[in-house]
Parts: sequence; structure tokens; C-alpha cells
Amino acid sequence: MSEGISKQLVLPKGSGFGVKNGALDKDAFRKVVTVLAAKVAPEKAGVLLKAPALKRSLIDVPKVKSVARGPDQDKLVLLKYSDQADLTEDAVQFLRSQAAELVPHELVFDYDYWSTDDVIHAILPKELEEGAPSGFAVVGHIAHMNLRPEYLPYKHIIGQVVLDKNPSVTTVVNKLDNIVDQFRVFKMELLAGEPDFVVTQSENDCKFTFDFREVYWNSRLHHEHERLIEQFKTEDVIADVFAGVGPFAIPAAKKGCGVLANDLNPSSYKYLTVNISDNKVGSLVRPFCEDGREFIRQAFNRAWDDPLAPVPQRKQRRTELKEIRAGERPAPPVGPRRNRISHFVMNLPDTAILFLDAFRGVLSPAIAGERDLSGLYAEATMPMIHTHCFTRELEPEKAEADIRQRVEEKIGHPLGADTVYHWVRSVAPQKEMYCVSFRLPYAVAYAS
Ligand SMILES: C[S@@+](CC[C@H](N)C(=O)[O-])C[C@H]1O[C@@H](n2cnc3c(N)ncnc32)[C@H](O)[C@@H]1O
Repeated sequence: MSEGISKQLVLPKGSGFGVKNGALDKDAFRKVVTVLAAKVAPEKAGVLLKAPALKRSLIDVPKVKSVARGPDQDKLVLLKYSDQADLTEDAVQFLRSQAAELVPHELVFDYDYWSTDDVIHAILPKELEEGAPSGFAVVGHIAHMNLRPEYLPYKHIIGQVVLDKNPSVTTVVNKLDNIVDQFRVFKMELLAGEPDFVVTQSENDCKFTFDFREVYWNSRLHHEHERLIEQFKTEDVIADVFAGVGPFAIPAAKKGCGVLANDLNPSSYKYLTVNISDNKVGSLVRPFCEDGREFIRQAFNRAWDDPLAPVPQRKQRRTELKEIRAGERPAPPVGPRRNRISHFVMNLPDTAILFLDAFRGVLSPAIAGERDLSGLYAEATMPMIHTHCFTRELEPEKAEADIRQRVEEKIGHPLGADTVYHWVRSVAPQKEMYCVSFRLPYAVAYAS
């Protein structure tokens, strides 16, 4: 909108407008604007819309159609002015030549018309208008916001606007400060809508159900989940130490991998089992609910004592076809049950590095007992460990040096040259998330 009625079509910003007794007054947002309309026979409407003489005079307002129904059979081609004096001489002449009659036409813009930002900017007082909350994340039917303290007096109104303007959202919550518990769950308060916190969310072609108040879920990790899952081969066995409700474990199993999935949070474990069942990967994923350290210590023995199911036939055939199409020789079919772990995933960035010493001696007789795992785990066939972590170092070189130093200190061994440091995302101004992927050193696994 550059001129004409666009000037009248704005809500006052930073005015505390549309709030009555502390609540949203939706009626206040109703605006009636009268524009000129060219009343013509129906077959003429198209001619007017295409006419160069009218090009600059036609209505140009988002969500408003240029042609309205007139009385009788006539059509009304809407113009952007309310006063005939604003029309160019060309436009007037042209309308005359088409026997168009200029009539007033009322346009009604109500609360539903305005965008979330329009309404939020209108309701806030001047001093809060700049920097007004505009974003929120959506998980299933829940929109969650992270309102700064100065906006808290308006939290319910803001929540109501987000609820009204987003048809797929039925619950709006606010994250309370940065309070996160042992299980990385943040406290939240209901701002608007239904107090229903059990959501269903899709990711990587899988369906996840969970109680958003009780478990960790972060949709921003979608690509990180996908990135690692892509690295897993169909025949691999994955051990997910901090599995949550299964965003690595379940898509990996859908691909055909065998998975040992663990989470200490009883609610994560509960929904992990629900998701295993809903995604029909029960034969491929084995869930556990124990401390990550204990899980790492037992994982190799468990895979040996009770091997995971073979690659499902269907997945094998699909992989073979892909390889044939890509000009590669298909991998030999994997028939037997799988007892060798190829990857560990450790996504608990705050502390995952601190768990790495659990790998020391994990294949030694002290833990492996009588089992001879040396045929499965040699130098080159040690599992890859994908460890998520934070660093305060912003420059990649310094970040890598910091992470390497902390990992090496924990495992008590230098990392190999093939170690990969993957930047995942910036979490806060001085906090970067990385995933360091390294092959478990032989000397560490067999350390006595
Ligand atoms: C950052 S979340 C990651 C969840 C999931 N892997 C993902 O990518 O969304 C970390 C998970 O570790 C779990 N956790 C925290 N401490 C743990 C521990 N000591 N042992 C096992 N799991 C733990 C939490 O319950 C949480 O689900």
C-alpha cells in the first residue's frame, strides 16, 4: 500500500490500544473504511482490472479482493481512494468511457483482519513497542514463547493473540526464565488455550507423542537428528545414551538399524516406548531407563548377550536397489542377528563429555567378563562416539581445541586424526553447540 486508503489502514502503535480492564478488547480493532468503487456490468470488470489508465488507482490492500459484488448483477471494481478528486484525469476519462458509475463502498476490517504483529504492537505501551515479542516455536498444538520480564504484564493478552491468529495452535505457554531441571525440561506456564500438554509431533517421517511439560524436545534439532541418522547404515547398531523420546533412535530403526535407546527420565522412557510402538519399530529398538554411565558400561555386553534383530528384509532390498542405481555393488545381505555396536549418540550437551570416562575399560575383562569381544571390536571397527557439547569459544579453531582438550582429558587418550567437529547451532550469545564425532580409541576400550 503506497497511498490512498492505506494511510487510514493502520493501527496505532505503542498506544495501549485494544485493551479494556486488562483484557483484549477485540471490538476496538474494527475499522470501517469507505472507498470508491466503479460499478460496472459483470463483463466489464476484467476490462477495468487490466486497463493501464486505472493501474495506479485500483485497490491494493492485502487480503482484500479487487472486485466485490454490487447491487443487482453489477460488479464493483474497488479503487484505493475515497475521494474522486484523487483520481487522475486519465482514470476519470477511462471510467466514463466504460459507463462506470462511481459509488461509495464500505470495507470492514475487524480483529481477524490484523496480523499477530499488528495487534501486539497496538496493545503494548510506547516504551515496550520496540522489541515487542514476535516469535514463538510450535511443538504439535503448543506454541511456546519466551517472554522477557517487561512483557509479563501483557502475557495473557499476547498469548490470546497468538492463539487466535494460529489455527493449528490450541495451547500457548511461556517458558519460565531458563529454569531447566536434570532432564533438560523447562518450567512453563499456560498463557492461553487448553491446558493440554501431550503433543504429537512429526520429525524425519516418524510420529512422536510426549508430554511437553515432562520431557525434553527441541524442534531446532531436527537437522542435527537427520544429519546423524543419514550417517547410520541400515545394518548398524546404534546405542543412544540420552535418547529422550526417540528422535535419533526411532528414525534410525525405521531405516533398519538396531537400536539400544536409553533415558533416565521416567517420562521420556514412557513416551519412548509409546513411540516405538506407534512407529512399529518394536523389533528393532530396545528401550532402557537408567543412568547414561551405567548404560554405556553395559551396552557392549547387552548387544553380545542378546543380539539385535537382523536388518528387515524389506530395508535390505531397498538399500540394495539404491546402491545398484548409484552404480555401487550392493552390500551383502545381513542375515544374522546383530551384536556389534557401530555408533554411540550422546546428546546431553551440558554434561555428555563428563560421561566419556565410562568408556575406559568397557571391553576389558573387568566389564566384558568371559566374553571375547575382540573379534567384533578391533582398531578399525571400534564404534564412533557422537558427543554433543557446548563451548564458550566462538571461533571454530578455538572451539575445537577446547572440545578436544576436554574429551581427551576424560577418555585419557588423544583423539584420532579422523575426528570431526560439527558446529550445530548458537545457543546463546557466548554458547555454541557442537557435535564431536570420534572413533573410540582401542586402548581406551581395553584399558585395564
Ligand atoms: C538434550 S536431551 C536429548 C534428547 C534427545 N536425544 C534429542 O536429541 O532430542 C538429553 C536427554 O538426556 C536425559 N538425561 C539427563 N541426564 C541423564 C542421565 N544421567 N542418564 C541418562 N539420561 C539422562 C534427559 O532426560 C534428556 O531426555
